[in-house]
Amino acid sequence: MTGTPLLQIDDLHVRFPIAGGGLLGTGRRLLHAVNGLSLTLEKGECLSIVGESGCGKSTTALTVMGLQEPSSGSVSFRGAPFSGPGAPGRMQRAKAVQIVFQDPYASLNPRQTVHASLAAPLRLHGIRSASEIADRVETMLINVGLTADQARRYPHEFSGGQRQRIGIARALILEPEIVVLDEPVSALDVSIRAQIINLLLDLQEKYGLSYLMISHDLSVVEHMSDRVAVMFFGQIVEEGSWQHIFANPVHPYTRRLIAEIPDPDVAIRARDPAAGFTDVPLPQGRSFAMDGSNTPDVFTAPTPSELVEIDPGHRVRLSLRD
Ligand SMILES: Nc1ncnc2c1ncn2[C@@H]1O[C@H](COP(=O)(O)OP(=O)(O)OP(=O)(O)O)[C@@H](O)[C@H]1O
Repeated sequence: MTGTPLLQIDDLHVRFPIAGGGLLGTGRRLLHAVNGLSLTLEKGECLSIVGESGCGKSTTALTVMGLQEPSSGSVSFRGAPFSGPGAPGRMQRAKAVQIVFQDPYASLNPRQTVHASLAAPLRLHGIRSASEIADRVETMLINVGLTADQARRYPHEFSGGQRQRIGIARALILEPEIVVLDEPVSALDVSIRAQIINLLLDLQEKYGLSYLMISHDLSVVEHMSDRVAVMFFGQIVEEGSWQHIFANPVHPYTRRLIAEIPDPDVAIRARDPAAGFTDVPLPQGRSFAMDGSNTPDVFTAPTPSELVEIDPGHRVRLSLRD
């Protein structure tokens, strides 16, 4: 890919101070939630970050949203850094990037009608005309498969799938270029997940959206993504087109994730002995040490290693722990 990417994450580090580790609990330790992550997102594509709970996906998403300050590294939109001198303000950023949360009920104000939820960001961005606001809210509701008269209702009057449609409408009302999808269907009944996935795909095409999806559900990722980045303890260990990742996973951790997908076709490919599948133990909880010592109170940086391009666009971190 040539030219400036729409979104560029460059050598991002996010560290959190955690409770003391000394005998009296007084020592200061840092948890490296994101540890040197670099990624690009191009116009119109869906890039999924996959990995298990605690690997740093949400922290990455929050940093992209500007809700978490990086310890170092940068996030740039069309080549302009999102933080530092001359960075776009919160309002400009909101036009560039929006987020759809996992749990639509938790992310909607139960005391606000759908109209009020969708109108608030428009007003914040200077749209004063009540008729323009009503038109835009109505159009957006119809675009997400709801009806105009549902604008008067409250979140509790909707099903889970409908609430997620409202969450999507709210994310799109300012016409952002990038939408972060934070586990967009995992809180929904299995029976309606496909509807929401199809809606997201339709909207992506209609508005030329770029999606940065974070998910641990590889079957959803396989349906939606152009590219996939596999995250393990704050780092990308493998990155490539979905075909690369699903048909030819190379890093043992990627193979392990894919082998666990319930879809037998995908799992069989990853488990094919001819492909040299190695059984890598999964980390035990969040206190797993990245230096391999696996003592609960050690949080050290992994052994330096590099992402090596093994095929065009297919990069693999050759060694994380040895
Ligand atoms: N504000 C915080 N303070 C301290 N530690 C944090 C904070 N936010 C996240 N962490 C820790 O950083 C690590 C990465 O968390 P993060 O939520 O980004 O992972 P995740 O892959 O999104 O997991 P999940 O899918 O469970 O949300 C975890 O060990 C988590 O406990």
